[in-house]
Amino acid sequence: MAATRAAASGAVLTRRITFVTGNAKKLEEVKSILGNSIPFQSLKLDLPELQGEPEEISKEKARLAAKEIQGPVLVEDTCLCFNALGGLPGPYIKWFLEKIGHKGLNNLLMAYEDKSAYAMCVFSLALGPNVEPITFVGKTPGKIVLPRGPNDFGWDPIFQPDGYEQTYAEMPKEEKNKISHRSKSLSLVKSHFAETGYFFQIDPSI
Ligand SMILES: O=P(O)(O)OP(=O)(O)OP(=O)(O)OC[C@H]1O[C@@H](n2cnc3c(O)ncnc32)[C@H](O)[C@@H]1O
Ligand SMILES: [Mg+2]
Repeated sequence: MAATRAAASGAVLTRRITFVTGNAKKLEEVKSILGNSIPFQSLKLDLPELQGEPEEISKEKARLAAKEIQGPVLVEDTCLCFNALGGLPGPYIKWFLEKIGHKGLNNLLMAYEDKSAYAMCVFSLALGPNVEPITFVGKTPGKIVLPRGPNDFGWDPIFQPDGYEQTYAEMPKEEKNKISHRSKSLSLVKSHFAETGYFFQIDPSI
């Protein structure tokens, strides 16, 4: 089923974009950052955790998701990169967090004076199963600190963005969403839609 049609002023998208994620907290942030700017729906799908370079992981995730739903998709992969460790844990942060927690992540940097890190979000947009995905990278620099603030989203309690006294977890959500890796990446997604002249004419029958 075609998701796009050619039109003089740009491509017409006849289906909403499906944001595919298994992470409810990501979805909450994406909803609040995108608002009504891009028509999308969400689908909870646990895609395989891939290995490799962040942009390749995100692209492959988009290919898998587009194949699975046979339509236009947006996916994202998040990394937490420690400068002293050459960017690791990076895309493997999910497993590190699960296995060693906030304290263990701090301990990884014990031997280093450099506690700087950056949060990175790589969104990939695939307009269909046979269309090469495009990636959008957003980064927020900061440092790794002992956990502070509510423990309701991943590594938020141990990441303190540069220029702030609060960790992501301590900040009001609206504040995090103004400066986060996710909002930077999504603002590139929005610009892409604006620049390419895509417009949505949702066909309710599909
Ligand atoms: O289904 P997907 O979208 O892949 O969701 P996921 O939870 O598997 O997410 P990732 O593969 O991108 O792994 C990133 C890890 O970082 C966590 N994470 C993602 N964004 C975060 C943020 O803004 N703040 C704190 N933790 C975050 C997330 O909970 C995971 O443990
Ligand atoms: Mg994942």
